[in-house]
Amino acid sequence: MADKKAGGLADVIAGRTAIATVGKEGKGLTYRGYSIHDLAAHATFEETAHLLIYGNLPTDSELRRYKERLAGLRGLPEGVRAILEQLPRNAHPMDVVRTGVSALASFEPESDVRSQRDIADRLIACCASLLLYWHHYAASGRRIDTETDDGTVAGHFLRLLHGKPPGELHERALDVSLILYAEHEYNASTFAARVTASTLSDLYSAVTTGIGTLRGPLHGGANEAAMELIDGFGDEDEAEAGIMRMLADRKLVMGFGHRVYSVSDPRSDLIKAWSKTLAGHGGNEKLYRISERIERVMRRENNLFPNLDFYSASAYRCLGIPTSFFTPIFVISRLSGWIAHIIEQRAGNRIIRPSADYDGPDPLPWLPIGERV
Ligand SMILES: CC(=O)SCCNC(=O)CCNC(=O)[C@H](O)C(C)(C)COP(=O)(O)OP(=O)(O)OC[C@H]1O[C@@H](n2cnc3c(N)ncnc32)[C@H](O)[C@@H]1OP(=O)(O)O
Ligand SMILES: O=C([O-])CC(=O)C(=O)O
Repeated sequence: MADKKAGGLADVIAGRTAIATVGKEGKGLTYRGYSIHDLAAHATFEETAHLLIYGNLPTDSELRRYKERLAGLRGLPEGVRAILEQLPRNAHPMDVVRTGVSALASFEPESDVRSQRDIADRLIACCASLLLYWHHYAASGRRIDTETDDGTVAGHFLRLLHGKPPGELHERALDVSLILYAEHEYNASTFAARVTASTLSDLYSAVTTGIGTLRGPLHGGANEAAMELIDGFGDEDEAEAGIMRMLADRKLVMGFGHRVYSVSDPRSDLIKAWSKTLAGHGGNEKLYRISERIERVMRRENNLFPNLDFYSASAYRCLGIPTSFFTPIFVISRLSGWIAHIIEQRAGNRIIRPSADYDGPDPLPWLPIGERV
C-alpha cells in the first residue's frame, strides 16, 4: 500500500476510551474486551448493544428484558409520522433518518425522566420504523404499523421492508452485520458525536451529528458507493479492466483501504463469508464473483484490502435491501456505539477544542469599502 499522507489527524491520540480497541497490530477489533470474531459467531446484535451501552454482556434475564423493552419501543408518535409523510419520495433515506431522529427529539426530549440510556433504547428500537414508515408512505401512501412482534432488530427491519417475517438465514445475516457495524473507536462519526456531546449538548443532537458525518462516501456512505461500483460491471473481466482503469486514473475504489488497519479489516472476512453464503442460497452469485475479482485486483495492484463496507454491499443486495438503505442500516447499528461514546464522553467531559496552525495572511490595514477592488 502507498504511504499514509500527513493531515486528517492521522495517528493523533485524541482521547481515551474503554469501549473498543482497533487495529493495534494493523488488524483485530474488540468491543469492551470481546473479540469481534466471538461476537459475530456467538452473540446477537441485542447482546452486543447491551454490552456497549450498559457495559456488560447481559445475563439470560437481562437479555430477555432488554429485548422486550426494545420490542415495546417500535411505535412512532403521530407528530413524527406526520413529519415523515411530508418528506418527498426522492428524499435520500439518510435525510429521512436524520430528520426522523431530530423530530423525535422534539416529541420525546432528553430530560430528568428520560435518561440517555432510555433514549438509546428508543432510538435503536425505532430507527427502522422511521425509515420504513416513510418508505412505504412515500412509495404508495400506505401507513404501515411499525409495531411488530419480531424478536430482533434485524427481524423487525426485514419484516417492515418486505412485509413478511424473514427466513432464519436472512435474519441472522443482517444480525451479524449489525454486530460488525456497531462500534469502531474514534472513527469520524463517533468522534464528531463526541465533539457535540462535549459541549454539553443533548443526546439527540450528538446522534444527528453522527448521522451527518457517517453519510459521506469516505465513511459509512462507502457501502452504497461500493454497490454502485460493483453494479457497473457486467462480469469479472469487465470488473478487472474497470478497476485497472480507475487505479491508472488515481480514482478511489470505494470499500477499500482504512485509516487504522494496515493489514486487513477483521470484519471484512466475516461479512464476506456471509455474502458468499447468501449468494449460494438464492442470492446473486455473479455479484459475489465480481466482488472477489475486484478484491484480487486491489490486492495485486495496490496491496489494498476490503473494509467492512465492501462485502456488506453484496450481502445486503442478497437480502433484497435497496442500495439507498445500506447506510441507514449502518446508522441503526452504530447508534449503539455512538451512544456508548456519548455516555463515556459525558462521564469525563472536557470540551473538545483542538488548536490549528494558522497559515493565513499577516495582519492587514482596514480597507474602507470605497477603496476595495
Ligand atoms: C466502515 C468505514 O467507514 S470504512 C471506510 C470506508 N471508506 C471507503 O471505503 C472509501 C475509500 N477509501 C478511502 O478513501 C481511504 O482508504 C480511507 C478514507 C478509508 C482512509 O483514508 P486515509 O487513511 O487518509 O488513506 P490515505 O489517503 O492515506 O491512503 C494512502 C494511499 O492509498 C490510496 N488509497 C487509499 N484508499 C484507496 C482506495 N479505496 N482506492 C484507491 N486508492 C486508495 C490513497 O489514495 C493514498 O495514495 P496516495 O498517497 O498516492 O495519495
Ligand atoms: O474507523 C473508521 O475510520 C471507519 C470504520 O471502519 C468504522 O467506523 O466502522
